[in-house]
Amino acid sequence: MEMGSYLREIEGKLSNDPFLTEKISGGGGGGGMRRVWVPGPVIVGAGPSGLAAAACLKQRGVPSMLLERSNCIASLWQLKTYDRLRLHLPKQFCELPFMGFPGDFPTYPSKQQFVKYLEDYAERFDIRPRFNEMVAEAEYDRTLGFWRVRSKRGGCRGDEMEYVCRWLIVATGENAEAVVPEFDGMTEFGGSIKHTSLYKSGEEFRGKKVLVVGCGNSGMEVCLDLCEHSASPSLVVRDTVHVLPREMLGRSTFGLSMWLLKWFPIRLVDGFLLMVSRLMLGDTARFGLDRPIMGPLRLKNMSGKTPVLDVGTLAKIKTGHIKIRPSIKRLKRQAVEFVDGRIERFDSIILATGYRSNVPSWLKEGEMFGKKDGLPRRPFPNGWKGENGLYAVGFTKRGLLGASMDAKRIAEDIERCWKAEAKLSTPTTLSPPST
Ligand SMILES: Cc1cc2nc3c(=O)[nH]c(=O)nc-3n(C[C@H](O)[C@H](O)[C@H](O)COP(=O)(O)OP(=O)(O)OC[C@H]3O[C@@H](n4cnc5c(N)ncnc54)[C@H](O)[C@@H]3O)c2cc1C
Ligand SMILES: NC(=O)C1=CN([C@@H]2O[C@H](COP(=O)(O)OP(=O)(O)OC[C@H]3O[C@@H](n4cnc5c(N)ncnc54)[C@H](OP(=O)(O)O)[C@@H]3O)[C@@H](O)[C@H]2O)C=CC1
Ligand SMILES: O=C(O)C(=O)Cc1c[nH]c2ccccc12
Repeated sequence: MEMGSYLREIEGKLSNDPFLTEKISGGGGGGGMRRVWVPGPVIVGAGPSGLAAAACLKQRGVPSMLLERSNCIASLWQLKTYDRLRLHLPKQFCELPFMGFPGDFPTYPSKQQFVKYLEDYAERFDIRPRFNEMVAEAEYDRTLGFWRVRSKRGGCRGDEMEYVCRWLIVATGENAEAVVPEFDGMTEFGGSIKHTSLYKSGEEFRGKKVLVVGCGNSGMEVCLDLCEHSASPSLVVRDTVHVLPREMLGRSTFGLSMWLLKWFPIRLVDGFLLMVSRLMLGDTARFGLDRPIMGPLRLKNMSGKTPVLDVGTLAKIKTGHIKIRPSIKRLKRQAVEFVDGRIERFDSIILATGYRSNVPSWLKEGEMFGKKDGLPRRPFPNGWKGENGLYAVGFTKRGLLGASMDAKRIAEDIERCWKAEAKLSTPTTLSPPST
């Protein structure tokens, strides 16, 4: 049969059996490959971005299929974050489309509350991801005009699936994999070394000397948590950093900034934020935290580097409970040598060195995503759409609010094609027999 008519037949069948499944290889005992024809988009990743995209599509009558490598929704939040985590931005800046946070949630919801919100969100829009499906490869088949998305199913050894769809939505996130740097002498070091994605609380570090590497929001808060569990943390700061209080003048720093940006140019708002921070926190350079030359909001816009929102760490740095150290030169059996020549004993090292996208490892595509950073090449707000029905949600470096914006745009765009195609296929699938 000619390929075009084969596909039309398949599409006709799909209107009756939404997920037409064929077994295309392998025997009875597992290790086979199944192919599923998906009528709507396939969404890779069931974090907040994937959920938001699925909900926006559903609201417009477009069904979708979510594939998630882990065994739950929002795996970053449920499995890879520390116990004391709360949203840093007030809840109204973190809601997904069509559903606000409950009124009885605090301004900065805890991680448990945020996860509960996401679970309620999935239930409200009847979003049921396929769990334990790790997408290992996705490629656009030019002759077919469809995306082929291959996933490996955890649990069932060697079981593989191939999803065939017109639209592919990448929702694997900016934080898909932990960044783990290499240091000379790393294998020699006798204590534990772990990334913040595995850190839960300071409990296991009671009385220990701990070196935290990296001073983003994670590293700063982990240091505070260690202090509160009677450990002695030191923090490696290799570069400049903006630290702002989470709140100023009785309002959230983030909310205040957004409001000021409506009226004033960004340089003026940055000047204001730095002035108030100076009054509230003092001169951070005196404690070893030099500020970048560019202001915090301009830096965030140009490079994506998020200012640290301080929740109490700076006070501990001032009192000397947290010590600031320069870059690591090498690790020794029970000690760390820094670039300034100091050698100091440590029991453990925590890598708060951030995350990266994993898109280049599975998406076979040359245009939309950068090969190195795995982020869309086109700058915000234009990174959400690629060629041949390829989309990206949640790669804006603008947190949950950015993800919601992407999700709405993508759903609007796909709905247009979906309706146009429904019209085209109406005569063959729905017209009554002519008499
Ligand atoms: C500690 C921390 C705190 C944060 N706090 C805030 C905040 O207060 N406010 C804010 O706006 N933003 C915050 N962020 C930013 C964060 O990016 C968002 O909160 C949000 O989690 C992003 O959602 P996402 O769906 O894009 O990515 P993720 O939440 O990372 O979800 C991506 C999903 O894709 C899955 N996946 C990845 N690769 C594959 C694959 N190959 N196949 C199948 N599935 C795959 C993952 O398992 C994961 O479940 C925070 C981030 C971190 C790390
Ligand atoms: N409550 C909340 O809302 C929280 C939000 N977050 C968010 O989660 C995301 C991830 O944050 P985070 O995990 O802190 O990661 P980040 O990428 O923000 O920070 C990583 C830090 O590690 C440093 N670093 C990387 N490699 C090395 C190295 N080899 N030696 C020394 N330092 C190194 C980086 O320095 P350099 O700048 O020099 O590269 C940077 O300061 C961010 O968007 C953040 O805002 C995180 C925690 C809490
Ligand atoms: O995703 C992040 O980096 C956040 O933690 C949320 C965030 C988005 N834009 C910001 C600007 C200033 C401080 C925090 C954020």
